Parts: sequence; C-alpha cells; structure tokens
Amino acid sequence: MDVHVVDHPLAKARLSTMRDARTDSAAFRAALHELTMMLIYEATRDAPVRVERIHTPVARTDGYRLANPPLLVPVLRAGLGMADEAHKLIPDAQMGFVGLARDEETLQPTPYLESLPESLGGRPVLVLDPMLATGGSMAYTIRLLIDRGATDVTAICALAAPEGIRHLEESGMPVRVVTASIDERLNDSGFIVPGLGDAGDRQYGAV
Ligand SMILES: O=P(O)(O)OC[C@H]1O[C@H](OP(=O)(O)OP(=O)(O)O)[C@H](O)[C@@H]1O
Ligand SMILES: O=c1cc[nH]c(=O)[nH]1
Ligand SMILES: [Mg+2]
Repeated sequence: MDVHVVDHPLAKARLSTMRDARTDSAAFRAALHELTMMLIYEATRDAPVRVERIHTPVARTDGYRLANPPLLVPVLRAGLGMADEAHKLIPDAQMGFVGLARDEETLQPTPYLESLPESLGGRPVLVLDPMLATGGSMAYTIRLLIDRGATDVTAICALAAPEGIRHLEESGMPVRVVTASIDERLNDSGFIVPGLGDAGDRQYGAV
C-alpha cells in the first residue's frame, strides 16, 4: 500500500498548532484548513490533466485542468473541517458524505449517514478524515466506495497511527494514504499518541 507522509516544514507547523492542547477551536480549524490544502496539493500531484489551448492577453498557450475531478468524501464530523478547503482547490469536484461515530467502548464505527453517488466506476475518490486511528472508520468508508465500483481511493488524513495503516494494508482494499504524520501508537482508549485528542471535539465541541 502506498503511504505518503507530507513532512514539509509548513505542514509540520500546522500540525503542531493542532497538537498543542492550548490551541482553541477557531485556531484548530484554521490550522486544519491550511494543512488540508497542503495534503490535497500533494495527493493530486500526479493527477492526469486535460490540455486545452487558451489565450493570454499576449499569446496562445496550453492551459490545464484536471481530466477527471475526484469525488470528495468527508467523514463526519471531523472530516467536515477539511471539506471546504479541498473543494476550493478542486472546485469541479462532486462531494459525497459519510457520517460515523466511533463507539467509545468497542472502538467500532457506528454509521448514521451515507450520501454517495450510486456508481463510482472510473472516478477517483478522496476520503477526508483528519484521524486514522484503529482504521475501522476508514475501512468502513472505503468498503462503501468499493461496493459502488471505486478502484482509485486516497485517504487524506492529518494524522495516522501505525495500527490504522496496518488495518488498511491487511484489508487488501485498493487505497493510498496521504498524511502529515505517522504517530507512535494508540493508547488503551484508542486515541493516537501523541496525537491531538478528539478531532471532532476540538473543532466543534464535545458531544
Ligand atoms: O480509526 P478509527 O479508530 O475508526 O478512529 C478514527 C475516527 O474517529 C474520529 O471520529 P469520531 O468517531 O470521534 O467522530 P466525530 O468525528 O464525530 O468526533 C475520526 O474523525 C475518525 O472518523
Ligand atoms: O486520537 C484520536 C483517535 C480517534 N479519533 C480522534 O478524533 N482522535
Ligand atoms: Mg470524535
């Protein structure tokens, strides 16, 4: 499985702001927005482009646009904080939504929303979720996408735990991971260490 760690100094700075327990919700959301831009930028580096002739005020030249804009799929709640920034970079993208809440005891994802196009054959998909912990939520989401015919899926995560990467690898599903860090481990409560806490709560408040 292809795992790409975006360890650019500017990405590290945004991630450090998110990790810092003193960062308030507004600053956390702002740092996640900026980090999302960097992750999407890297994730689409090799995306095929369509070339068309355009006119500058001075001359004719080649213009470029994405040949096959991806479907963006934020995983609610925490992934919502990545949706608008990803959409700004790829304005032609369609967006689907998946809502999952991890059970605090079993750590299994409980689904509460699924709004996805019926058929995804031939379409790249970018799944947006800041946290890849046990990998259960991401694996659940990717399964929904594969069941609709997706074969080109990229998980865009601010942070990943080694356990989550291993989970996706062992699932055998066709997925690539783009993240700003692979942290040390999960703790006994399934939180990423050192991590940043609960990404949903830090953006929107505790539920
Ligand atoms: O890899 P996993 O062990 O499945 O954990 C990761 C999931 O946990 C968080 O969501 P959470 O369930 O806390 O929901 P929230 O976004 O509403 O806070 C996070 O945004 C992921 O979706
Ligand atoms: O550390 C973690 C693990 C799962 N979900 C989060 O929001 N944070
Ligand atoms: Mg949460």
